[in-house]
Amino acid sequence: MNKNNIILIGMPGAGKSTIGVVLAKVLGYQFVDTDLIIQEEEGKLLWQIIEEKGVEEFINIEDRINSKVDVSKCVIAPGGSAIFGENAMKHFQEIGTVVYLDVEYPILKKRVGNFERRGVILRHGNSFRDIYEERLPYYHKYAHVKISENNRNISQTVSAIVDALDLAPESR
Ligand SMILES: Nc1ncnc2c1ncn2[C@@H]1O[C@H](COP(=O)(O)OP(=O)(O)OP(=O)(O)O)[C@@H](O)[C@H]1O
Ligand SMILES: O=C(O)C1=C[C@@H](O)[C@@H](O)[C@H](O)C1
Ligand SMILES: [Mg+2]
Repeated sequence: MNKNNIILIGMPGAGKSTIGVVLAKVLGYQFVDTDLIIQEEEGKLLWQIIEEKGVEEFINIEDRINSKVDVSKCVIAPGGSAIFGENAMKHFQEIGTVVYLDVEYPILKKRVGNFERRGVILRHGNSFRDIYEERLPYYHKYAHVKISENNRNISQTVSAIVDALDLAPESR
């Protein structure tokens, strides 16, 4: 089993996709955004799948697709809701280092804007604040490494991940 992947987890808007592709380029890795695999396999956009099938079925689909990701030397950016998939998170922990991108709530809220149209899964009419609080314990539970993004721009966050994982060119 390959353990050389990097899996970024965190809230919607934390920057998993944005940071992920830059990190992959810096490391010479491949990059996979599993939201795009879900859309391709289902033949629909994320928000359409959520609207048509509902939150619980979306979580099942996401869990199934994430559990099948079979790559090496790859930065993987799953959706923010991936942490609700127990099989997928176990798989991610087995194939690499799981990195939590920690961003404080006010910054996230500003970045995400209208989260209803972003396709964020909402249970029981929850607010964005509710989902932040609900998810935090999961991000902490599954992360091997936690990186605070506060006061860091994209390239500083990428450098912080490279340093934390000891992935600088001379140590590879
Ligand atoms: N320091 C920063 N690091 C990362 N992203 C930033 C930063 N500052 C601003 N942004 C912006 O925040 C947004 C992050 O969105 P992105 O789609 O990468 O999040 P995500 O974690 O992949 O969300 P999702 O769970 O919905 O897939 C982008 O618009 C990005 O340009
Ligand atoms: O955090 C979420 O609830 C989601 C984030 C997106 O990346 C998608 O995975 C999906 O739209 C759900
Ligand atoms: Mg993303």
